[in-house]
Amino acid sequence: MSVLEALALDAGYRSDSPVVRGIDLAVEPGEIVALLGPNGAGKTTLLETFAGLLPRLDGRVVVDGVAVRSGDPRAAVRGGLVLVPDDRALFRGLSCEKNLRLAVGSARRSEGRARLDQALEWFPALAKRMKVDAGQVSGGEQQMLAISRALLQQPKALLIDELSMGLAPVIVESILPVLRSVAREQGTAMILVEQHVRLALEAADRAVVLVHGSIAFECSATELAADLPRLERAYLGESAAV
Ligand SMILES: Nc1ncnc2c1ncn2[C@@H]1O[C@H](COP(=O)(O)OP(=O)(O)OP(=O)(O)O)[C@@H](O)[C@H]1O
Repeated sequence: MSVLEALALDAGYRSDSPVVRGIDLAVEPGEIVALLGPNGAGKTTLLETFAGLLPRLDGRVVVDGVAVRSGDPRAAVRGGLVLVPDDRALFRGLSCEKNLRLAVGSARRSEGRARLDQALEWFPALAKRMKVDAGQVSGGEQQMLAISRALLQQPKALLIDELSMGLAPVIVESILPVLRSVAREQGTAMILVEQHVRLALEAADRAVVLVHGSIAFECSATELAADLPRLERAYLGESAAV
């Protein structure tokens, strides 16, 4: 059974003119999908609709066999769907440690400690930053914190918008293997929206290309990585850092 499914999904900001139309997409356990496409194609709109931040205009979203209520972000999280938005949504003014603790929620103290340790195993660079305000750490550390917060919620499906925005490729390359191993070990389904197509395809199993709000093209990440110029010419225009 797919972890995350969209069925005939229309999304956007006005019911008379959807930004995204007729999306049918299924992400399997442990699968990473790179969602690619030019600026304005509707990638963020689609992720925000999955996460309930935008009400659906039509269609269904199903997580682990259970339909997710439209426009209800708490229901989406309860259902196991967690979004890391492009602004990373950290609690600035609180330490990195407090940010992580809030993600662990009401877990018992010993279990909470173990889960915090897990975050530091994923991202050892955070260890010396735990007492520092989340707003004061580097962009890479903020992204590590945001992803740790999301993973500590033990999502069934994880959506990450603009993973590499503002980050050096070397930082992104330290984050992607963590996502790969969590997907493999925990069966988490993931969708990555990523401008750096090459990096995205290294981490992903499958690529889905969104153009003008519809899925234009879909294939294995390896197949697409072998033919990037075609992808660039056909779909991405000049904005993508292929
Ligand atoms: N709050 C909003 N209200 C109305 N229209 C919006 C809003 N946010 C985005 N749009 C429009 O929806 C369309 C899709 O935007 P979206 O941000 O989803 O694309 P994207 O593929 O994520 O692009 P980018 O790579 O630039 O982030 C664009 O035409 C955009 O102008």
